[in-house]
Amino acid sequence: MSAPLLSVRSLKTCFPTRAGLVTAVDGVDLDVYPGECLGIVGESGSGKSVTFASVIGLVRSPGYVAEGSIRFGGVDLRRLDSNGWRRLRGRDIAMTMQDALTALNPALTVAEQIEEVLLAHAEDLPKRGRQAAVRERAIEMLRLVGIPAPAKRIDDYPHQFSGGMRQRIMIAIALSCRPKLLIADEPTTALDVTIQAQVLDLISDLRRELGMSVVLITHDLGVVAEHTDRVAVMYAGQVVEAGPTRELIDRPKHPYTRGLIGLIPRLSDLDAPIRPIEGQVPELIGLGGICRFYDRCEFRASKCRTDISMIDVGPDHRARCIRVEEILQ
Ligand SMILES: Nc1ncnc2c1ncn2[C@@H]1O[C@H](COP(=O)(O)OP(=O)(O)OP(=O)(O)O)[C@@H](O)[C@H]1O
Repeated sequence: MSAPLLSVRSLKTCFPTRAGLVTAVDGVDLDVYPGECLGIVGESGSGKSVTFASVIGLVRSPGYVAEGSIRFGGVDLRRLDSNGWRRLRGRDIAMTMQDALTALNPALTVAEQIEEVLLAHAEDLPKRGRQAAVRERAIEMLRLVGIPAPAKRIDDYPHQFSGGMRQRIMIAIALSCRPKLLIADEPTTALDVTIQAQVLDLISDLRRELGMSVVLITHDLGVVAEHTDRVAVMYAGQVVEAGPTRELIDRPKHPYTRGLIGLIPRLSDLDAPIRPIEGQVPELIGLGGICRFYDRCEFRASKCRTDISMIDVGPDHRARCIRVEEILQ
């Protein structure tokens, strides 16, 4: 395998709160390779968004990255100053947010929003005729993401588009500088099922066309199964299982992943009841000394009352469970 484009090691991100120090991300290791799609899956509150806010230097204050290394194309992102971030964000790494309506600026037209990104990284465009070239490229981006009549619609405001179209516009903005890595945070949660499939197919097509890497953050393992090459399952601020998507779905090792897979509706058996995993993600304060899934795990045993590390469970496949061998028998 080639060298990873993004490499995260031992990442720890905290938020001081009145109730105590919340460790939202605790010892996360991740690699994203050139051209691949990595899925990040887990319930709400498992730390998916905070992990990638940490990667792109956008953890909301008073939150902070406490430990770990984040390397992108050989650059140590934790050492970047604000100029470095400005150059990197948008041009090399772009992120789309969960809710397109709040992420887009309601007071600016779509043209103004795409052009703003293009102009911020316009070194490769000639000074003469730059404005026209930027507009041309903005229209081309809207066409690429499937907005009908882009030359006409580009001067409309976000609220004049449907939810699915707004997601496409956000993707167009994110991709307008041809980033090497697109981080798509729940790109389809607010959309109905048909539009969901269209937006996900669009991201997959553009990944192939532009040769970029994609991180697809979702709570839906069905989406992961269909659109990713590898997957990391997160639980309570940690990665609990990671591996090639097919292998992980066919042979899930961690009890949490097995529970999540039980939540994918089987196409052949749509009437079968979905059995949710009982219990809730623990509060992320003062955890340690016990497996984080302990309270919800049907396989818990006294030896699980300790900090658990990731162990090798198959080819390129790791899980954070010391009972794997016994459970699978
Ligand atoms: N500003 C904050 N202050 C305190 N705690 C926070 C803050 N932001 C996030 N957290 C903590 O981090 C945890 C993880 O949040 P995160 O948004 O990364 O989860 P997620 O897996 O992306 O969930 P979702 O699918 O709902 O977006 C939250 O449950 C919360 O405990």
